[in-house]
Amino acid sequence: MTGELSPIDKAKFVAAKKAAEYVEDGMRVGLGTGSTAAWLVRCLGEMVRDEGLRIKGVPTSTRTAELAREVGIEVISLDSAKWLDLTIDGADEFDGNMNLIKGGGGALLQEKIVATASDQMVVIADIGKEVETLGAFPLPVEVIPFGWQTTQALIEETLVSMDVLGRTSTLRMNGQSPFVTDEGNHILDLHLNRIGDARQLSMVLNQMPGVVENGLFVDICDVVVIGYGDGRVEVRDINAGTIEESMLDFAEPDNLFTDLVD
Ligand SMILES: O=C(CO)[C@H](O)[C@H](O)COP(=O)(O)O
Repeated sequence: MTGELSPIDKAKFVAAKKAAEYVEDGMRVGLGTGSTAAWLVRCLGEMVRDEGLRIKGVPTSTRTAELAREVGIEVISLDSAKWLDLTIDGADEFDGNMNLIKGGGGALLQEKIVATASDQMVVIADIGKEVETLGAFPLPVEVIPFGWQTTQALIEETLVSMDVLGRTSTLRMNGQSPFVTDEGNHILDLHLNRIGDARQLSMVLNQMPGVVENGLFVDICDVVVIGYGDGRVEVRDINAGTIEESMLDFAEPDNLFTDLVD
């Protein structure tokens, strides 16, 4: 990459760089998906290359697996890792309780399985992802292709009965065809505007036949590392109850695999 990073990329990069400090030698680390998580993978690749860091990475998508291998991280399956020390991933939204909407990149199923199988989940995000109430970002729901329209109708009826605001849903597309997840499923994006009770909605959605998983991450995230376009980072730790702010000494990541596409 040549030239300055845009403020948004800078925010993502500093969040990722700060979160990389959580990774210690010998750890088994869940590697998230998306543009912010890609910065993390590049930062870890740099640590492997330049500092001799030895980690085993469990990617949450085929995209992340490819990038991790390209930057020199040893990739293993979740089943061979069994349990992870840490997962670091991005988010589409996070609220004051560190509940999340994820799945904008379509990887929510593996992301939730991997994060739940970790001692700690650290979310990395630019400040634009913070919301007072979840729901402005359409909630991704992974559904089985068989009878997906019936599942969609069931979801919409249920939302009406729950009096959830905004009751439309759309099938995520990839050009002219439905988007297909790594597990061969489709994604319905629920346009809700505002999610009052994320825990309840998550449980109700997951009880429906045809629904595989939804993008609400409730009580899974432990730490949020928030990046700002000027290089500041804020670390919120829900268990320690602390908020720390620091200015990351931002160095243009010119040797950080930025030629590799996430
Ligand atoms: O949940 C995700 C992928 O399924 C991503 O973490 C989320 O969409 C954020 O992506 P980005 O860092 O590109 O904004």
